[in-house]
Amino acid sequence: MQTHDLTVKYGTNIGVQNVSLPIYSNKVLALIGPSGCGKTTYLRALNRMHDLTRGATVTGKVILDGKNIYEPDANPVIIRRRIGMVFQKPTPFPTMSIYDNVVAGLKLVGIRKKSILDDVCERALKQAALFDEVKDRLRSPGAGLSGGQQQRLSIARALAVDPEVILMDEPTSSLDPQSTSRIEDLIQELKKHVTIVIVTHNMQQAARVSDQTAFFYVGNLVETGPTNTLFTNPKETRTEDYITGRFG
Ligand SMILES: Nc1ncnc2c1ncn2[C@@H]1O[C@H](COP(=O)(O)OP(=O)(O)OP(=O)(O)O)[C@@H](O)[C@H]1O
Repeated sequence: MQTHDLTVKYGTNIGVQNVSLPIYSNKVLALIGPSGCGKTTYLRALNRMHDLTRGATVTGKVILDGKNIYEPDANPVIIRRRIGMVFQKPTPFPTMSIYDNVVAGLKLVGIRKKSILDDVCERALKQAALFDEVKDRLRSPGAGLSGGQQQRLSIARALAVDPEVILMDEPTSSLDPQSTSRIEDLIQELKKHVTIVIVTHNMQQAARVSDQTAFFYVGNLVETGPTNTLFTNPKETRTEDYITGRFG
């Protein structure tokens, strides 16, 4: 995946501008930077979530497998299956069972065969490292799980439709340290199968989980590179000032 000159505006206000960034397959890319710098705005542009934001306009390209996802003939529903999203707060449908939460995306596209849904549910829950904890209560409501389990359920739901990329917007910000650590371990496991882009406020987390890091500042991509290099030998003064805690 790759973005070229990606600009997102809210009315006349710029969210991010002219961001050209490679997103390598089966790697984790962390987006870091101070509050309001455009991390979430950039992330949401990667699967056309701004289509749903009033007043937002996107220009530039997001190339997935050689095709721009903003081409007029591209189908946003299919794009969001290929590029899934996990939000800051766990988002299970509260009255739905754990099972129905996982297979919701499949049912939406008309898959009803029980044997298929059963298989996908088990596979996705296993991939999200949740299966053993919930296998005896798949018919109980998703809302009955702990916060950390709910976030893994949200990840299982994203995985059920077999995406190529998963976008994660501060996926551990509402979780305790132990649940955070489980999600971080899970990210390492998941990148064998999917590409991950994660927004995080936590620089230690970026250093722990990501292969590549991109540093944003007031709507601009300042610097990107291998995480180790960016944290130990940044090219730009603003990057160095941010990662050493001088601002932000
Ligand atoms: N729906 C919206 N309408 C108008 N302006 C918005 C909207 N969403 C974001 N913005 C503006 O776009 C800019 C970038 O915001 P964004 O949320 O992407 O930053 P961020 O780096 O993710 O911040 P944070 O770390 O606080 O979540 C900010 O100036 C913000 O006020």
